[in-house]
Amino acid sequence: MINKNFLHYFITGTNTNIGKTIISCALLSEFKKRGISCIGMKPIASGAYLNNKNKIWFNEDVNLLNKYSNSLYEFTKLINPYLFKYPISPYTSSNLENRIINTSHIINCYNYLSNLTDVIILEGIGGFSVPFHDNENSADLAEKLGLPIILVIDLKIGCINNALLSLEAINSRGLKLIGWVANHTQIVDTLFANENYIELTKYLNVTPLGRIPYLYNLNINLISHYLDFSSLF
Ligand SMILES: Nc1ncnc2c1ncn2[C@@H]1O[C@H](COP(=O)(O)OP(=O)(O)OP(=O)(O)O)[C@@H](O)[C@H]1O
Ligand SMILES: C[C@H](N)[C@H](N)CCCCCC(=O)O
Ligand SMILES: [Mg+2]
Repeated sequence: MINKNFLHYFITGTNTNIGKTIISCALLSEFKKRGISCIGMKPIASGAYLNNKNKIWFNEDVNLLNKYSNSLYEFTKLINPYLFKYPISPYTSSNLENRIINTSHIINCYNYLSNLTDVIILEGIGGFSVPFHDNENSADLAEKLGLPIILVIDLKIGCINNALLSLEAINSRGLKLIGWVANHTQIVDTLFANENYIELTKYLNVTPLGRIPYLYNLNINLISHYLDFSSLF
């Protein structure tokens, strides 16, 4: 396991599509504001779109992370070593392209980037444990990286089970959950969301970094307003 004592974090979530990228961007913009060099890394992204102007395939998460980093676009191949066309599981998307996700390659990219910046915010794919192929999954990658984990939770019904199973998996890998964020990705209010938040705070037993309401006009500055990252610095 790589031992990193500095400001590198692995952002995971209780599921896909629950706010990992926007929260990673808010974290990056906080570091940037403080004059600390930072890079957002998305080692595996599924869902690629062709830019009609430059004819380059891109992924929205990678572009957003780049936008809020001090990252240099020439490092995109290191920031995002694996980009797959279809917005589906990495197992199937890599199979469809006859490619194999190699976590050693990801670690090499991460190590290279570590020499260029103080901060790396590394966004996982989907939830904590997503297969890459028969021998490895995203939890294996997290374990190899050995970074402190931030868990994003969409505060909807069912999230308590998802969060506690994620915590169990994180702990079983010898990793440390150092913070979590409660998000609301749906317009409709979850019944007793406050109670869920309190229950999660109790059972996760780790600092909540904030609670983001559903935002009609979502922007990263606004998200930062609901987050307090001071425990991370
Ligand atoms: N609090 C919020 N209010 C409104 N929309 C939100 C909120 N949080 C997230 N979203 C929207 O939900 C979608 C998913 O967010 P995001 O892309 O950050 O999720 P993710 O966990 O990174 O997804 P993936 O697993 O695909 O990487 C985005 O369109 C985002 O703008
Ligand atoms: C397409 C999506 N937004 C992500 N890029 C991939 C999520 C993979 C989830 C796999 C799963 O747990 O079912
Ligand atoms: Mg994302």
